[in-house]
Amino acid sequence: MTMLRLAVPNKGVLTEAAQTILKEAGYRARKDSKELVVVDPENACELFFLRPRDIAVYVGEGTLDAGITGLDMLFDSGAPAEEVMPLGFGVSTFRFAAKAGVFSSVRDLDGMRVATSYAGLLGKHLAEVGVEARVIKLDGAVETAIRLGVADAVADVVETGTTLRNVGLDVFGDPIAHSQAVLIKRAGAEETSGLRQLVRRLQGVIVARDYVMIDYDIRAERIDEAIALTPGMEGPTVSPLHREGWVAVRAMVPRKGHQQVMDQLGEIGAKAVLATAIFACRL
Ligand SMILES: Nc1ncnc2c1ncn2[C@@H]1O[C@H](COP(=O)(O)OP(=O)(O)OP(=O)(O)O)[C@@H](O)[C@H]1O
Ligand SMILES: O=P(O)(O)OC[C@H]1O[C@H](OP(=O)(O)OP(=O)(O)O)[C@H](O)[C@@H]1O
Ligand SMILES: [Mg+2]
Repeated sequence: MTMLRLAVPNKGVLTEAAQTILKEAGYRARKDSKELVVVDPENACELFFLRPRDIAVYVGEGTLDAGITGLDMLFDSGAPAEEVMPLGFGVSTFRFAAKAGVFSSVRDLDGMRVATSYAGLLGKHLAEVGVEARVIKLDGAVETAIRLGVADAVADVVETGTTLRNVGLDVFGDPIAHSQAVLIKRAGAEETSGLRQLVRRLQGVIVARDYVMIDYDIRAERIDEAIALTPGMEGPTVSPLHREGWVAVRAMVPRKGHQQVMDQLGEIGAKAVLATAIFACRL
């Protein structure tokens, strides 16, 4: 198998979650935050630790096969790279904000100055909606640009909204984009066997995170009601119990709401109801 060359964020909010998901998928982790390249011969993979903003550029140039970055950064870069799969972390929206009550929609921004560290993404959006505003490109902490008189509005990543609240700004208008961490590859490039293996393993980790395994014992005559509550994937495993008239059932259940399912199983007479975490899974 040829080496898979993979770009991983070395700084910022995606770093830890990217490291964790790769580790759970069986790839080698870096020993300290100063390590820039990790060779993982068992998995025929080389991990390159780069700034999330640069990752789409490397992947778009074809010097690296794949990478983990934010969807907003992929669009912002304009690099010829595309999403392979979403990864479920780094979830955020990209929004306009200003002092409360000053603007109510993007249309109000004609002739105004808008500060952002995502000039590509903002520029494309303004062009799409036909609004002529001046884009002030900053490296970060753009929320402060209004107070310092550099901009009338900002366009930035919003997750909890705490950063905006702290500087007394409010979001306005529709979200410009929704983002999360994604695995990317060069646009149109064929998926190598190494990349397909990575995708299968990451999907396995994501499913494992979203489900729990439920086991319980139940009287055989209530099995139809039980199966309706825990249908599993292909169907639950039903095995005989060493007790006349009883069966043991095992099924994957979505983690969200599994406590309610356990309550309902109790109501139809299930005993010894167990929920256990799943580490990895191939559907
Ligand atoms: N508070 C947040 N919650 C969720 N996702 C976020 C948050 N801040 C940024 N992101 C997402 O994480 C990705 C990387 O952003 P990050 O802020 O880590 O990079 P950066 O701004 O270049 O680095 P730094 O902030 O270290 O200068 C982006 O795609 C962005 O959407
Ligand atoms: O809505 P919140 O939960 O407050 O999160 C959003 C903030 O998080 C990011 O900041 P980061 O720490 O990456 O700093 P930066 O602006 O310098 O990139 C982003 O740029 C926002 O400022
Ligand atoms: Mg940031």
